[in-house]
Amino acid sequence: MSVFSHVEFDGHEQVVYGHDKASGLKAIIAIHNTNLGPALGGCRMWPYANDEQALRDVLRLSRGMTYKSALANLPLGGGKAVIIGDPHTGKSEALFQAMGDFVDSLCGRYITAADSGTGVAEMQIMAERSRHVAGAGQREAFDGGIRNGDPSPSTAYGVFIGIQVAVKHRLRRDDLRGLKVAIQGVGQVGFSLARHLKEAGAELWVTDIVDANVRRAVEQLGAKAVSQNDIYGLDVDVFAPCAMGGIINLQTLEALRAPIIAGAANNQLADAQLAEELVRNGCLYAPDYAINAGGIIDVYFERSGGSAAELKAHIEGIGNTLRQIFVRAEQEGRTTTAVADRLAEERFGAK
Ligand SMILES: NC(=O)C1=CN([C@@H]2O[C@H](COP(=O)(O)OP(=O)(O)OC[C@H]3O[C@@H](n4cnc5c(N)ncnc54)[C@H](O)[C@@H]3O)[C@@H](O)[C@H]2O)C=CC1
Ligand SMILES: O=C(O)CCC(=O)C(=O)O
Repeated sequence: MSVFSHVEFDGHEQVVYGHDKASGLKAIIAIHNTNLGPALGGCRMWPYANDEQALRDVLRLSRGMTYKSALANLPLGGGKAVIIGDPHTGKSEALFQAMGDFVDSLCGRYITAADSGTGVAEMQIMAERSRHVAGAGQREAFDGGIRNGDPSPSTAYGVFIGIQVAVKHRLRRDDLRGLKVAIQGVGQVGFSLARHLKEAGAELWVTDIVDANVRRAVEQLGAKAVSQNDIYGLDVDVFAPCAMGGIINLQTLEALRAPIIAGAANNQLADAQLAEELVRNGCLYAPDYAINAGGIIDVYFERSGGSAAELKAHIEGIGNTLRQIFVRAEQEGRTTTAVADRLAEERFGAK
């Protein structure tokens, strides 16, 4: 398995493999670009079928973080970590201690945080071994009070703001009452997004591979449960992918009917060219790395200081960025991803 000639390599600065025999840790940290600052990005735990899948995922995720932080106007570079393992059965204190040591070995060039399969509990273990861990402490909440360091409510709030902007742009509607939204994955971010949408009067359809997560959305928010396959073909206004990447592909494109795709999942397009297909289908796509920046903004504020009100305002800036992307894409006849890439590259100085 080659790294330098890997199709997703994209000039990464550093790719490091970590192994700890005692705990069974097998992990990869990828640092894409540090032009704007240290690489910051979450640590995903997933039962990858093989090392190649893990490498591909971490390279794509880490590149995405460079673009995300640049678009969100943060002085951060892009990086990400993956742990090869099942988050439901494979977690142990020793595993995350070893992961903390692995993160620490990079001396702050990479700062880690939560992602799919990890959360505050794992960040707390890693933070005992390294100071380059975010999301392990307590914070002032937007609506008063104290909350833990979980960035997913901020990610969900940013996606909610982004959906409002997309609805205004594509459907010319100012409010979300009666808006039909299909959410794929009602975990940390998806459930929190569902709550915002419900409060705004939207009607929800949800799916998840974990039945308990579906039940929670049905029981607490009155969402309608659908099967994993049926989520794509629903006659809804917005499809919100909040699970894993690569879910917009040639097969799902055939089924998708929503005029808007706007959700939290990283790397939603299996292939960059699919952005053109979405335009041909009349679908407005909110680039994932633009709309899901709430988490990285949250983590940045945790490390740099700043009030909950300032954090909220910065997250709301995602709305302006998306508006600019949508308008430019329409005026220039380009895809939203082409416009977003260009904007980000101007900021981080891609060659
Ligand atoms: N947590 C955060 O603050 C941020 C998360 N993201 C991205 O958003 C996505 C969701 O993140 P989290 O909510 O933190 O993860 P999570 O693991 O809490 O939630 C993901 C949910 O999707 C479900 N799922 C997985 N595969 C599925 C499938 N094929 N069909 C339906 N459901 C499926 C899982 O069972 C889980 O409930 C990930 O792609 C993550 O990288 C992006 C930015 C920040
Ligand atoms: O949400 C986080 O924990 C940090 C940011 C990140 O990893 C992401 O946006 O994918």
